[in-house]
Amino acid sequence: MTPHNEAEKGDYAEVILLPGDPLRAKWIAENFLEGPRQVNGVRNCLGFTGKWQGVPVSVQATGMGQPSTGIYVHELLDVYGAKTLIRVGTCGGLSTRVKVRDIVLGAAVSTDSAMYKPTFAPFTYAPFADFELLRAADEYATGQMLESHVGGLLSSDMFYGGDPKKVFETVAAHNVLAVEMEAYTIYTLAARFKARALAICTVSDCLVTGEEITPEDRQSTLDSMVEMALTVGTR
Ligand SMILES: O=P(O)(O)O[C@H]1O[C@H](CO)[C@@H](O)[C@H]1O
Ligand SMILES: O=c1cc[nH]c(=O)[nH]1
Repeated sequence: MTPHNEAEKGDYAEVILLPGDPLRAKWIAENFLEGPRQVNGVRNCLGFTGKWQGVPVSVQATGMGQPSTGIYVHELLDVYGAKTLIRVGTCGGLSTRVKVRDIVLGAAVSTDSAMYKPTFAPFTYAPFADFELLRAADEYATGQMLESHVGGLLSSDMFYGGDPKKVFETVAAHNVLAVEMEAYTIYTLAARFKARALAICTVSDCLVTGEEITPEDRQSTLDSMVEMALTVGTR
């Protein structure tokens, strides 16, 4: 047990999917896992463990943003023995070549957060995805004919922060394809604990064109992302 997690040691699988939204964690557990059981309900930041194609898999919500994510992910790695972490999130597209419903595989992550600045000072740390997971996800996307892009993500602390076209202009001009709020911390902590991590994010809205995903599309597109995460995480 931890201050934020009521699970006992052994309650989590080594492979853990990480959505921000607790209800997405529940939806994944109920719709994709065999025999899911809830292992965490503290603060309603839900966690579940079950099996996917016979392999134990957990799903744990992180909440929104890096401070919240840092708490759950640190404890999963330090206390519960997580070895493979796959974020299954939504993101905002920063490039016209990234359309809503597409998937972005975060090869590396930039941030505006100061959370890890003291840790790495005087350097700026550039966290990156586990290469085997990234390659497997890219191959899976090709095999399934999914619209998917490998590139940079931005983990921003700011959801509301002015005109996105202006705010994100410079990072977008440096191959950052999409903005979300958690991947930087997940990759950094995975590196610290010698675990594997990948962020798979579905583009829910395009910050350049203003296009947004429809509720009908949301379901089928999130399905593809979750199946990709389960396939690459368990092989
Ligand atoms: O869909 P999730 O995984 O929550 O991810 C995105 O959505 C939230 C913002 O609406 C942030 O957590 C952001 O990273
Ligand atoms: O625009 C968006 C969409 C999803 N998540 C974000 O952080 N920003």
